[in-house]
Amino acid sequence: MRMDSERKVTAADEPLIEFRGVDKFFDKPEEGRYQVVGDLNIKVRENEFLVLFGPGQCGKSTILNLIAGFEMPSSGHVLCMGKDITGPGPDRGMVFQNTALFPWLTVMGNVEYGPKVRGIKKEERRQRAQHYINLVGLQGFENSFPVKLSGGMQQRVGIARAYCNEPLVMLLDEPFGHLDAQTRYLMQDELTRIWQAEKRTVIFVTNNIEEAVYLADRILVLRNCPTGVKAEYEINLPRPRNYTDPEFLRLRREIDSVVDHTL
Ligand SMILES: Nc1ncnc2c1ncn2[C@@H]1O[C@H](COP(=O)(O)OP(=O)(O)OP(=O)(O)O)[C@@H](O)[C@H]1O
Repeated sequence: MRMDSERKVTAADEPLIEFRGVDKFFDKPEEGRYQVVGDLNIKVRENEFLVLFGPGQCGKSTILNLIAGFEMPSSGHVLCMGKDITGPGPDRGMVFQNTALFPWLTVMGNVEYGPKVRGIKKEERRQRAQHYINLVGLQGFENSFPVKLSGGMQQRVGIARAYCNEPLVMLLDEPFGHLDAQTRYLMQDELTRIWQAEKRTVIFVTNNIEEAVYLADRILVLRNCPTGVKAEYEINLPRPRNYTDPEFLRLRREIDSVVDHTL
């Protein structure tokens, strides 16, 4: 079982995930062929916390879906450790806004689901699932069903479930978008704590600028459809971060000034 706090699977300058000249078109009934991603080039470093920030409908989820292997590029390459991504796999874990938990399974059942379908023996997968349930702070709720849990607790289950597959990269698609403001702040702190305790490569999508600056090692500001990288910011503020810190506010203003606010 691999539960080391910081793994390294790539060579020093090798990106874990790379987009090389990626275009993505969809066919829409009324608009016909429609370009969502245009000549996208991104390199994601192993164990970094990368935030994709951009206006609504700019193509953020499409980028995650290309990494997850739910969508294929129309042209160009999406690579994981130098190899083309050809479909979904347990090396890429997804956490959704609507949690997408299995309502008929308990917390333990949800978290151990991935290792179970991959045939990992009960004792080992239980031990692994318990580790991640503890990591996200849900010990004592192993036998609860999702419907009995608050929104924030359901997101903790989603994070533990993704971690339990021990993926190379965690893809989080506006995971806190449905939470009330207070729970959202709490979950931002919790995600930072979890990520610091067990470093993973995280690609986190949000359209909330404060959330982006609060969480990220690096922010890619995306432009409107067809999307591409408009600007890039390394966020070197120490953690835990403070929303009212002058440098935080300066970065927030600066990033806001480059965002496409119109569709
Ligand atoms: N499978 C699909 N078929 C056709 N069009 C699609 C498909 N997936 C996404 N789109 C379109 O691509 C565009 C970008 O959608 P996407 O969900 O990637 O944006 P987003 O930035 O994640 O949006 P939001 O911030 O609202 O979640 C939208 O116009 C959407 O309707």
